[in-house]
Formats: sequence, C-alpha cells, structure tokens
Amino acid sequence: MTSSECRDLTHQYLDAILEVNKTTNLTRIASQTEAEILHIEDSLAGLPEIEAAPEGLYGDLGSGGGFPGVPLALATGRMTVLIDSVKKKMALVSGVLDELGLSDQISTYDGRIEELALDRPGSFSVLTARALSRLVSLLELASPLLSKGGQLICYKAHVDDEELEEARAVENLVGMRLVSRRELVLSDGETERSILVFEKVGCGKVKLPRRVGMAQKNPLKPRS
Ligand SMILES: C[S@@+](CC[C@H](N)C(=O)[O-])C[C@H]1O[C@@H](n2cnc3c(N)ncnc32)[C@H](O)[C@@H]1O
Repeated sequence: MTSSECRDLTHQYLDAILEVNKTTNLTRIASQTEAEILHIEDSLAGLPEIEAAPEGLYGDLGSGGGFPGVPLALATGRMTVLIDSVKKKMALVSGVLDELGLSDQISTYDGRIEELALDRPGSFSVLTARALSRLVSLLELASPLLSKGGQLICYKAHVDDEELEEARAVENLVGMRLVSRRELVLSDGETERSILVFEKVGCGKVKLPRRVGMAQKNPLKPRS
C-alpha cells in the first residue's frame, strides 16, 4: 500500500468510527478536528517505536474504537489483533473493518486481556496500550502475551515518578524491562505524550496471568 493509500484508509476508518459514534459511544472524542489529532496523529506518535520492535504479530490492548491499533496496523502492515472486553465495541469495530476490506489483516478479540493470555501465550511481538491502566498493571497484562524480546509500547499522558517507580519495582517479577522513553507534544501545542517501551526479557517470578481483574484492581508489589 502506498503512503497516500494508507493515509486515505486511516481517514476512512476514522470517519466510519465517528459515524458509528453518533449512535453508540465508542469514543468520547466526537469532533473531526479533535479526532484527527487525538486519534490519528496521537496513534501514529508511537510509529518509530513499533517499527523498531521485532517482526511479528501486533496487538492493541484495550483498543476501544481501534486506537492506536488501526492507524498503526495500516502504517506498518503488521498482522494485528485489537483486544477489548466490551463485546459491543468490538462488534462495531469489526463491522467497520469488514466494510473497508481490512479484516484479513486486522482482527478483533472481544474478551479480557487475561483470557487471551491463556489462549495465546507468548504469541505477540509487539503490543500497545493507550488510556488503559497504570504502568504496573500494563506490564503484568502484557508479559504473558509477549514472546521473548517482544515489546510493550505504552502511550501515557503523564507519567509521574511514583507511577514509574511502582512499575520498575515489579520488572523482575513479570520479566519486563524499560528500554526507552520519549516525550512529545502533539500539533495542538498542548497534548503531552510520553511513549515508554518495555521489553520482555524472561518469564519472571510470578505465574501469569493472575485471576481476571487482579492486575488492575490489585497490582503486584515487589516482594520484601
Ligand atoms: C479508556 S478506553 C481506551 C480506548 C483506546 N485505547 C483509546 O485510547 O482510544 C480503555 C478500554 O480498555 C478496555 N479494557 C480495560 N481493561 C481491559 C481488560 N482487562 N481486557 C480487555 N479490555 C480492557 C475497556 O473496555 C475500554 O474500552
């Protein structure tokens, strides 16, 4: 696909999602201008990181209306799975992907991330997560899905020292390690973004996934 075909398809996808959003709440961002920045430009902010990740299957955790998953899938050509536990959202997204002829490359999984980790452990080379959970929970959710050397790319609005320390303190438990961090501001001049990349370095010391909900409700703590 040429870069202009890719841009056109990404915009067609966004337009279709905004249309569906008029009747069903897929995303709180409803205006076209805001969506162009927060859904397309922001989704593509992690493109250098996903391009640098090992080749193979890509998954977008807590994908909602398909962001950043769909723009990144189109830009990289990777086989992609969008993962969200809300069945209705995934059904609508899947309908839009069908309409645009994208379902061979981009599929949906309508269940919990923890359930997918039991079905398909170690099968992803790269994962993204935007607006999903604190870093400590993201590391735990991603680890069992990633193959060794696979990467988790986290899109965060703001990472304070406490959130980062909390995550780094469990790196050994979950077999993940921070490899890069980049800060940027979107073209609206005000939306700040941190892109953090963690790599799967080993199997860790805790059996994962834990019971559904635990990673987010009761995050791991370092053993004293
Ligand atoms: C705030 S939305 C973010 C959607 C999208 N990533 C974005 O940035 O526009 C978070 C999504 O994560 C999903 N989610 C939260 N925890 C999940 C889990 N454990 N497994 C699967 N989906 C989950 C929710 O259903 C929700 O659609």
